[in-house]
Amino acid sequence: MSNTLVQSDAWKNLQQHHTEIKDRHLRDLFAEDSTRGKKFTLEAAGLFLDYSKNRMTGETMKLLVALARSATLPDRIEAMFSGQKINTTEDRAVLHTALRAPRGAEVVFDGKNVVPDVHEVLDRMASFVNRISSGEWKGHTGKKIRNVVNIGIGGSDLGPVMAYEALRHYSNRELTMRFVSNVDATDFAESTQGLDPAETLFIVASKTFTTQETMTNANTARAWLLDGLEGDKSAVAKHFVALSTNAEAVRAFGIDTDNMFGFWDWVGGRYSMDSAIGLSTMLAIGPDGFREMLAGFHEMDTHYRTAPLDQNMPVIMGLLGLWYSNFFGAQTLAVLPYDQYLSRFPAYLQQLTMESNGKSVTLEGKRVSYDTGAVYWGEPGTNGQHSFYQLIHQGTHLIPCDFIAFANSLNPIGDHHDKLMANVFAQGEALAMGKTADQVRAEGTSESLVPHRVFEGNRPSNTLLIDKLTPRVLGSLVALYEHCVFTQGVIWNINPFDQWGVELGKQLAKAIIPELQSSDVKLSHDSSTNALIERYRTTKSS
Ligand SMILES: O=P(O)(O)OC[C@H]1O[C@H](O)[C@H](O)[C@@H](O)[C@@H]1O
Repeated sequence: MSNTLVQSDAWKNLQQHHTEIKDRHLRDLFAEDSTRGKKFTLEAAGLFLDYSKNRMTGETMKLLVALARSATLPDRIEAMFSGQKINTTEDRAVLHTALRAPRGAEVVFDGKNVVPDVHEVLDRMASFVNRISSGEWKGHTGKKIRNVVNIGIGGSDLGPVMAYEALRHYSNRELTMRFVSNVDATDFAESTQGLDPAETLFIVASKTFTTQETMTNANTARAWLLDGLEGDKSAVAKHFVALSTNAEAVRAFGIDTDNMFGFWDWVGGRYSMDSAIGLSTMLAIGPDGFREMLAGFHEMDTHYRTAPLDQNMPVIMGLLGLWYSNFFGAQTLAVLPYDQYLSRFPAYLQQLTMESNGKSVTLEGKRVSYDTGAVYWGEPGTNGQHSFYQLIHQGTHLIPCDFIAFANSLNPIGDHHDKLMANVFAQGEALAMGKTADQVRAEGTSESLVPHRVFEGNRPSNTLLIDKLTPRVLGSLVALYEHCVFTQGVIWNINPFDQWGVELGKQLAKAIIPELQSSDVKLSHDSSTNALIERYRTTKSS
């Protein structure tokens, strides 16, 4: 068991401080300091953060920053940016920040500047995108490509889908974009419904090019294409491209490596939407839009690397998240974007945060004696308000919230946006301030209903208030959360860059497939699993 963190002075100071602050109400903290709403704010890389509605004071922030310092966060940040092999369990560097380094920058890994390679791939992607959108690249029968289907899962799906949805306003509406991820054939069947194979391009996105779901869907796509094009195998070259680090497997699948866009093992799957994995994003918003997005990422990277810890947005948000997880016992964090375009942002963040910080051993392999990554979840506002906000306002769990809102709508129609924004401001206020029994009584509520209508308040939130959703802002926003995750991972002394926890299920599924396909195979699982498999065998129709 590793107790190093909880035995540190910085941690003990926070524990002591927590006993002093835990019963203080945000109502009082705001009443005591009229400048609070301006004091605890920060601007970086096009984002404005108001973190004043958190259960903390200036002293809390000092102690949290001291904790970050005692975990040598600045050194760890530098180790990441400079390409040290900080992903120790996989013996890899972690250089997603190099993917958005400007042309001409230098990021040396293994004695080689990787930035020219990054830009070489970006340039090839741009030229491919231009050929598709101009119609120069034609399908096998000479038709223009009008449909793009991205086949990938996890990091090879969630980032591309999220970015496509987020940047739809800027996208080429002549291209129909679909995304297939699930091994459930329904996903493939519904996503290709109504598409003409002669006008369809499949992007097979897989870092490893071995993932069961993606390879199954890619094979089905190939069969679907050939079926629609009279079985002519030479059609594959015009209708399939691959995004991968594994050239050999791409070739073995039958995709010419000329039609492959590569990246490197120093890019984790959940950190790859700005690599070649972003080809669908680039097809949608064009090469200039994609470069703008990369510039936003880079601006946040620079902020994270250079700003003092107490003025550093990802550090502040990471520390506040940790404050609730480790000192208030909060188990989840809700991400609530007040923008329909960000509808998939919470799902994207789930992989980023939970696959990264869902660990229970330290870098040295010892069981941690404290909680690590929180459960991230959320839905776009205002939909969530009519669903689960009840629990956030009046339930027994403390759920810190991140509100994400934009001052300008990309679809300014009537007074929709003022109404949307009124709601996000109202929610933050209601959560923090609540409504006392006296206030409820003053409204003439009968005494028996008073307890039901009281809002305790003192429920914390951050508000990111941003000018307008653009490709650049999306880049900054994603980088903000990436670095927030890293900040927490460093303090918890875990490895945010491996994902061994997904392996066991994969391994067992592989062994079960033949057991489902032949009743002759003897079952040797636990009695529940055996019985379920037997029932499946007898119930399935073929
Ligand atoms: O891109 P791929 O190699 O196909 O991997 C897709 C996904 O599957 C794995 O199981 C990992 O848990 C994810 O981190 C990864 O993003």
